[in-house]
Amino acid sequence: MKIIVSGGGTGGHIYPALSFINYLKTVEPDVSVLYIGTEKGLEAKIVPENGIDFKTIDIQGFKRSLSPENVRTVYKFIKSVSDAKKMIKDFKPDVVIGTGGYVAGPVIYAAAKLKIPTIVHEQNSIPGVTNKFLSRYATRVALAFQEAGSFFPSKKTVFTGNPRAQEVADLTDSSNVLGRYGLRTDKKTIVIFGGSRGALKINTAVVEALPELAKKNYQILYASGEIYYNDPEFLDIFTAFNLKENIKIVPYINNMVEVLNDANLILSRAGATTLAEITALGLPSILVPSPYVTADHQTKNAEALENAGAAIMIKNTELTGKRVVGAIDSLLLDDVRYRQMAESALREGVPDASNRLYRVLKDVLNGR
Ligand SMILES: CC(=O)N[C@H]1[C@@H](OP(=O)(O)OP(=O)(O)OC[C@H]2O[C@@H](n3ccc(=O)[nH]c3=O)[C@H](O)[C@@H]2O)O[C@H](CO)[C@@H](O)[C@@H]1O
Repeated sequence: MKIIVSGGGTGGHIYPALSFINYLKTVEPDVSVLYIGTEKGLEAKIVPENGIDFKTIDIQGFKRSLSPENVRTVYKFIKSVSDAKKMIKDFKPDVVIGTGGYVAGPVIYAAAKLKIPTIVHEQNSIPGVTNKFLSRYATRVALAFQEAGSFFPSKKTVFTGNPRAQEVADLTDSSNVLGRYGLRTDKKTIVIFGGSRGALKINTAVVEALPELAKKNYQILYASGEIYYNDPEFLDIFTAFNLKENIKIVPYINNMVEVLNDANLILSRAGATTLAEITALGLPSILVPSPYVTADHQTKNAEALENAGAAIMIKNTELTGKRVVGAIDSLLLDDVRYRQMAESALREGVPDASNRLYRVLKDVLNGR
């Protein structure tokens, strides 16, 4: 089997693609994969690191306001459709899968025009512009939230969940990952991060909370995001607190699948892929939705978990160091509440998402 995968910009679009590729390699050992991304997206780093063939096209997102940049974007779209067509004709895939982010636009569009079956995977409860546009051309639209179905042609949608959920749920050995970070295995661990790129508001609040957190009987693994780690506002503070026994601060957590398997609680943004991971594991969470995303979709993502009793949501504007410490304590010091939240989280998870997406792929290949 030969497949082309395209998706990117942020980790939330890339990791589901990688998880599905890893899964495919186990069920279709002779599969060959080409990944198409952009040079600027996080995929240019992550995909080659995972040993997957990687090619780029040059494309940018449309500005929502009337802007002369959009003329350039139209030109780039036309050029990148033509580049993607060449790559597709050379590689001859059986199917092309898009996991969102604007890079997937020209690739799926080009494949559809060449009459190659296509699947679009939508991670969010409110779809991004690219996937909405592509749903007219795609053979199937795979959903991670049922709610997203209303934005797409109903005959094309199928609920699969997010493949990253299955990857974290299927892990059997986390290889003492906390020990490798210099943390202990016999203490409760809170993992803190602000999505795949970090979040200034979370960093500011956590920095305010660090003096209190350093006194606690639990431990913290905290990823600030690559762009914030060396910021003069933070670096000295991070260096000083890294000397504390129960605190470890890094720019980015590369082995999140293992880390989540050994975590007790998460504090993070409410990106869809993160939520798929923590629900697959039944991990309670404190969610601070980013207000800077299309149609405020992270708030909808977080509300879905909060309403299910699976998470505590804190509004971005209300996040302070005190709230961080208070929310962590309220869960870790109350066993009954913690267990109930863990059970509720697990009920929301889709730990067989890759199996489901694979069935969709087979159907599409068989013309069903
Ligand atoms: C600002 C923005 O546009 N955010 C969107 C983006 O988020 P973004 O890429 O930040 O968010 P997600 O939460 O969906 O995914 C983050 C991924 O990065 C991983 N991770 C994170 C930090 C780290 O140190 N190491 C690491 O591996 C997480 O485990 C997860 O797999 O795509 C998501 C779609 O899927 C959307 O729901 C988000 O709204």
